[in-house]
Amino acid sequence: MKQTPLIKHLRAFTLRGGGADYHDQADGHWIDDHIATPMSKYPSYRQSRRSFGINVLGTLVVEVEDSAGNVGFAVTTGGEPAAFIVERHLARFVEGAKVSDIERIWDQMYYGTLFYGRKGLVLNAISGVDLALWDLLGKVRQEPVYQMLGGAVRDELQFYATGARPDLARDMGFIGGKMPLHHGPAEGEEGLQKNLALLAGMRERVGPDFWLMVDCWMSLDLNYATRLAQAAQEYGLKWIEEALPPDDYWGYAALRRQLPPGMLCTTGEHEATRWGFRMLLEMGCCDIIQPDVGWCGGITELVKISALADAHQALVIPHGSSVYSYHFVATRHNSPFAEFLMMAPQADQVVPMFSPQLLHEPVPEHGRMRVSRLDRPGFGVELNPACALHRPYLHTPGG
Ligand SMILES: C[C@H](O)[C@H](O)CC(=O)C(=O)O
Ligand SMILES: [Mg+2]
Repeated sequence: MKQTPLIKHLRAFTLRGGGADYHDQADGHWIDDHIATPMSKYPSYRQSRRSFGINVLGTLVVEVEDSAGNVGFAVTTGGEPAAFIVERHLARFVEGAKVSDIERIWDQMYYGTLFYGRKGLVLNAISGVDLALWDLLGKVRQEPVYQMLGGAVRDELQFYATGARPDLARDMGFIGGKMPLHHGPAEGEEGLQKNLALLAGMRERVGPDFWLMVDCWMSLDLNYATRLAQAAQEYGLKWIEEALPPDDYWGYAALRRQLPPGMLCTTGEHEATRWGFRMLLEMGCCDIIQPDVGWCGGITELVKISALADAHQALVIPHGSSVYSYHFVATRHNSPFAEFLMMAPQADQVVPMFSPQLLHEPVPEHGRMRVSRLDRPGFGVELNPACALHRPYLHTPGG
């Protein structure tokens, strides 16, 4: 049997300007235009999410190199603090291991950081390393990640679009459109009526049959979310997303019970690991879970989360995350469609989700993508050499 190479180096870099940290955009982008957040109760943080620091981290780039000179990489959110965790802590579990030792490395990264980790930034860093390892293994074996996960269960992926213009998304061939909620509870009855008017106007523009969803980005309380959902039933809202803060499992369970018939409750993009998703699933918090593969623990963990969801009859529709999601979605019956985040500033054209950081990043055409577009080793993308990488922390290999 051919010998599996050993991992020689793990490196962590940071990058600014869009890409994996897709909130790190310039002025005038729809994604930063008065979107409701848990910080909207403070008037000075209401207009722009960048004002409270949504883009403070930037992108983390993780690179792994093996003894034969193969290099795998991945991008996620996490920037400089995640780079510190990767270089100064996680590297010890990776360097010297076999390229195929992904399960053991994951276990050591998770349990080795348990005293300060479990969720959030540490899981972003672990996810970045995990994705880079799958990319490296794919390059060593000359196989796409979706093949290493067991192969595709469908020939084509279909997408809904997230952005300010579901009406344009419909014209571009997407199966649905998810728009951001603009006004939170602190904007009172007037804000609620404005939210409903925006949904009514968009339903008018997209027609009766197109899926229309709203993303609340953790901004509501149970009472407001229930009132919004009940009033929005008239506009055929398919789902209400991330209505409450992620720790309010009890609120999600109550909200789901109070939703109008047929409307789905979705959440999970800020949840992590099989244990976090177990809470959502066992407490009956939602119909669809939306793990972000760059934040929930990587592909290794997403496969476990997905099996758990399957046993609870819940769909897994990963949050954003471009190719890292596509390779997973292709392989699972309980992931029948995928999200595409519209990163054009006016959400009026399809541009690669992690642009400008990746080369060869496939995008949907007419809301669809042949799985054969993923037929390149690993995740099938390369780092754009035009992006200026910064390596803030070095470690001694093996140290
Ligand atoms: C639009 C949302 O506020 C957020 O920026 C993206 C998101 O939550 C999603 O794509 O889902
Ligand atoms: Mg969301």
